[in-house]
Amino acid sequence: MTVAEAPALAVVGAGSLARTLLAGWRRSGVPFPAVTTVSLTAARAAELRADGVTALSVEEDPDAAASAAAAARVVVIAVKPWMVDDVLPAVGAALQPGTIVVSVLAGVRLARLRDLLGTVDVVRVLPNTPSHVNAGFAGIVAGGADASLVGIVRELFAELGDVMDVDEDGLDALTVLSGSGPAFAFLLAEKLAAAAEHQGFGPHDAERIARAVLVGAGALLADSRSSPAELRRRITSLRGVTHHAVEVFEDRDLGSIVIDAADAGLARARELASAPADPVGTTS
Ligand SMILES: NC(=O)C1=CN([C@@H]2O[C@H](COP(=O)(O)OP(=O)(O)OC[C@H]3O[C@@H](n4cnc5c(N)ncnc54)[C@H](O)[C@@H]3O)[C@@H](O)[C@H]2O)C=CC1
Ligand SMILES: O=C(O)[C@@H]1CCC=N1
Repeated sequence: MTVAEAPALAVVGAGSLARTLLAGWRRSGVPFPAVTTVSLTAARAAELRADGVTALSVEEDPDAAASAAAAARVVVIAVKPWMVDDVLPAVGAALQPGTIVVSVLAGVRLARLRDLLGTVDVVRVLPNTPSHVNAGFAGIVAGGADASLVGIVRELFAELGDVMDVDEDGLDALTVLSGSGPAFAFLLAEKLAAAAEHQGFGPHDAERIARAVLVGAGALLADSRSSPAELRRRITSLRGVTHHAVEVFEDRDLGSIVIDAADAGLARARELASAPADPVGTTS
């Protein structure tokens, strides 16, 4: 993306995902003319300033989100899904013509976003945390937003990894498949490390083994044209070690476990769409 094309950026809700996106864009050198973040607390804003962005906080300025939105051409909303009623109307009222809003919120549908913002120039994007190292995957729902503005958003997320156009049902599915998916891989790494400890390695070496396996398998998958099944077959000697180990996964039907997990995530994404409530009262 050239200097001329890069838009002034505002990110409202400077939590885990927002920081991931900013890190990925910084790594790929997107030359934003300005980046403004809005966090809830002054402490978080101070941390972000150390990263060289203009960091506002609601604690220091209750109108921070509106000020940031008014000065940007792309406004990324990255608060929790159940905060939209509090955050979006003020952002919408401040938008200038030619600005596009990007919601990365799980579940919350375009119709609701348009109502709260008062604009059709809003798209939904569902990124994931490997975007931090430009190895991300994002689904995008363009809806009825201006095509050239959508093009800018698509390019921005292409800087962070692969981008797939989907409809809203597809985006709900991607929320768990590619959004939560890295957590499944990290869970496997945790379990592999636990198995290594069980077999006698200390915690440090156990994590070293698990990390090397996941990173190595990912790198091989990235580099190879072979399917995951073929790459697995090449490790699985006839009546050998891998065969015996994989049989345990098959006997316990790992496939059904993963499908059940994906279905549970999808159900939660749909729940967030219809009744976005915070189930445990956490609004960090
Ligand atoms: N973490 C992930 O991997 C992914 C998250 N998402 C979506 O991204 C959104 C953010 O998720 P996380 O970053 O994980 O959550 P988070 O809790 O780390 O970040 C949300 C941030 O919003 C801030 N906030 C709350 N009210 C605010 C307000 N009025 N003004 C400004 N900031 C405010 C909070 O202080 C918090 O730092 C969620 O809607 C989630 O569905 C989507 C894809 C992946
Ligand atoms: O757990 C969540 O709700 C968000 C959406 C996908 C990944 N993190």
